[in-house]
Amino acid sequence: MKRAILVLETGDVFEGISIGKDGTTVGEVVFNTAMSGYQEILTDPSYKGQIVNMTYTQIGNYGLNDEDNESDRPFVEGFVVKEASVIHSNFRAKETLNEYLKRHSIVGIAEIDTRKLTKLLRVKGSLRGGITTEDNIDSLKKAVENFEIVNRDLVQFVSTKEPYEFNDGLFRFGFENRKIKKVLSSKRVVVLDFGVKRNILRYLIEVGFDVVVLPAYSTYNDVASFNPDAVFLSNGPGDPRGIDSKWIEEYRKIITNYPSFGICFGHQIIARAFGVDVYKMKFGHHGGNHPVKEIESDNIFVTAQNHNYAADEKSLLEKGFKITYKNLNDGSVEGMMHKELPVMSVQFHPEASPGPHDAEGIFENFATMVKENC
Ligand SMILES: NC(=O)CC[C@H](N)C(=O)O
Repeated sequence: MKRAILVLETGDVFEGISIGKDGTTVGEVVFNTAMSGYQEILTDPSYKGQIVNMTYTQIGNYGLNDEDNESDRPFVEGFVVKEASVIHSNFRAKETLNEYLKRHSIVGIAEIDTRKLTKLLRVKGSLRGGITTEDNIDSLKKAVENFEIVNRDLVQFVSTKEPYEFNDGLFRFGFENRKIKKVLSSKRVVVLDFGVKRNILRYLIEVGFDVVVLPAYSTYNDVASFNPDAVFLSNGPGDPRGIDSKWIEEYRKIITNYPSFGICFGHQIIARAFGVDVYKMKFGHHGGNHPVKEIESDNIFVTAQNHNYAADEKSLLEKGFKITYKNLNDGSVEGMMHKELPVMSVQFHPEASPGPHDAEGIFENFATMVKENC
């Protein structure tokens, strides 16, 4: 077993064993509390730039398969677990966690006190950090110091280069009776791909959209040339404040001309497009157990989440939005809707993957909003 170390910008050092590729990696260290769904987490493009520390103590016990990918490959910058299961048992499994990480050149560390690391991140907030299998701890510390995620545009590394159509519905194994309402037919949604997760696209198909995915850096004219009935702004990595204001201006034009829906990064981009302040949270929300209240109905949804930034409540009220969802743990804004325009967004992930399906009806809400507005 090869030794690996994790170093934080605070100087804290954790010694464990290497999983995945030998070598060095740096990123922003965040913790995720989901008890399953590590494959969806690894392949969520929103994790570009981040090293993910899983709080659940055994990861890898059902292996990795061909169906549960949220994108073409893992995007995490590094992976931290307590125990990386050496065996797996699942009829769909194709490989072990270690084999998968190696095949995709992801550097990881196991057998560290992930609980201690999580407590540290809760007290100090998300921290920059690095993992290495080399002996040179000083050069790792330097690399960690030089790493920056704030105000950086990471979308450029994950967005599609070319437009494409998406046609798959939800994967229904175990959910054969699941009913998603097909609200629409023959309506086209253009997706601005900031790092989109596939399950979002699958839900858009289920509620009746034809789905066309465009690169993040698309102008109003690019979008208009596809003649859409609606626009969707996807999840994505990094700091939404890092996106150049010339693009924000284009998005503003797009959003004010088409019924629009944003999830997570997309929600933050809608906020920015209307001049709403976006701020960095202390350690964010990453997991599958975040309670959110729907203001209108008083219903509570347990939701999947993965974000470090949030829209400012006071600012969004001033810019013509109302709050539609709130986080019950910390009171942060979890969703908003424009008071005059058909523009809605949520900070959490109604598509789950991984996580509970409580909020999947929000895709139907979007489709209904589109139906009423075109
Ligand atoms: N999942 C996402 O879209 C994340 C959005 C943004 N990168 C954040 O961390 O807040």
